[in-house]
Amino acid sequence: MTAAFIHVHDVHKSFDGRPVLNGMSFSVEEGAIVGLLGPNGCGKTTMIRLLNGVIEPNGGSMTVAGIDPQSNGDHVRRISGIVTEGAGLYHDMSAADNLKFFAKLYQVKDKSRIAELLELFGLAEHADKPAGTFSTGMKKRLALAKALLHKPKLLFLDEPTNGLDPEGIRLVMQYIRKLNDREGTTIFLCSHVLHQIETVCSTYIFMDKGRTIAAGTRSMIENRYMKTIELVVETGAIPSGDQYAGYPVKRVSPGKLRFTLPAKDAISDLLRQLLADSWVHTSEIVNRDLESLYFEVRKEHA
Ligand SMILES: Nc1ncnc2c1ncn2[C@@H]1O[C@H](COP(=O)(O)OP(=O)(O)OP(=O)(O)O)[C@@H](O)[C@H]1O
Repeated sequence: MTAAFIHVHDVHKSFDGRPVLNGMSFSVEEGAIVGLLGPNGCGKTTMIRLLNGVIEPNGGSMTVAGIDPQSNGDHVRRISGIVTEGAGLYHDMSAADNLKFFAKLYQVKDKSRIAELLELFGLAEHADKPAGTFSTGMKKRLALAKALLHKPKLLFLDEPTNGLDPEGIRLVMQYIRKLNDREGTTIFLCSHVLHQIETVCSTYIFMDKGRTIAAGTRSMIENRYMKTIELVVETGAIPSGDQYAGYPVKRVSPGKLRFTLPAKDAISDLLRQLLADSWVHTSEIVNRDLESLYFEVRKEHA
């Protein structure tokens, strides 16, 4: 079993006496892509800033790669990269000069790294233009390049696709996957765009009101929270009432029925009975997307 790479135990944080984190606890394994999910203002960015050692908790303990970010924030920042809304770029400086400045700060020795990242994020031909003249998407890509200069073991991404066009979103998502696959980089990301992050995350932390309400791999959370299977079947069968073969059913559109099943095991049984009565063209589970899971978790902790 892999040791926890990020460990957070009973962390509290208040701003001006107002509690924001109320005993947050979770752990993340090395090499995971973890999504931190929760409504606006629940404390996601605050959690990232605490892990990055730029603010201090009022209580609890944290380690990142065995390092305490509170007492050793510089060390955490040397092994991690961060992309936040503000991006932290110098707007008067060109893209290349921004990267040169941060490369020096991070003591990056590899001279080709800047050109490589400018190329990778489609900024090579804009290298000499001031970052302040860039579009939101270009700034975001430059911020990513900056965060990756020193090949961090851990990458914090706060809303990494905000303001990006569809091509930019695809580029960033592909890059996240590639970075994790090839370099084993642990990626800790916050996003509200659930259909985007479910294509990359292996584990999730659901939080609300400054606390973890659920955490684990996708299948662990599904097994715990998804009480029913919603199955839409394209079929010629016509139910006589609101039950078919003992399962609740609704007509979605002509030739499409939606069944509520107690478990996946019931699918074969249902399909056998439908096929005995009529034809079946397709069947699809429609409540296993991250958005459905998100609302199930939140419903149970409301
Ligand atoms: N420096 C600060 N001073 C005072 N209050 C703060 C500070 N930073 C964050 N807060 C407050 O803490 C709460 C949590 O903010 P945070 O940015 O962590 O939430 P979030 O979950 O990231 O929200 P969002 O989804 O909108 O990005 C908010 O009410 C915010 O106003």
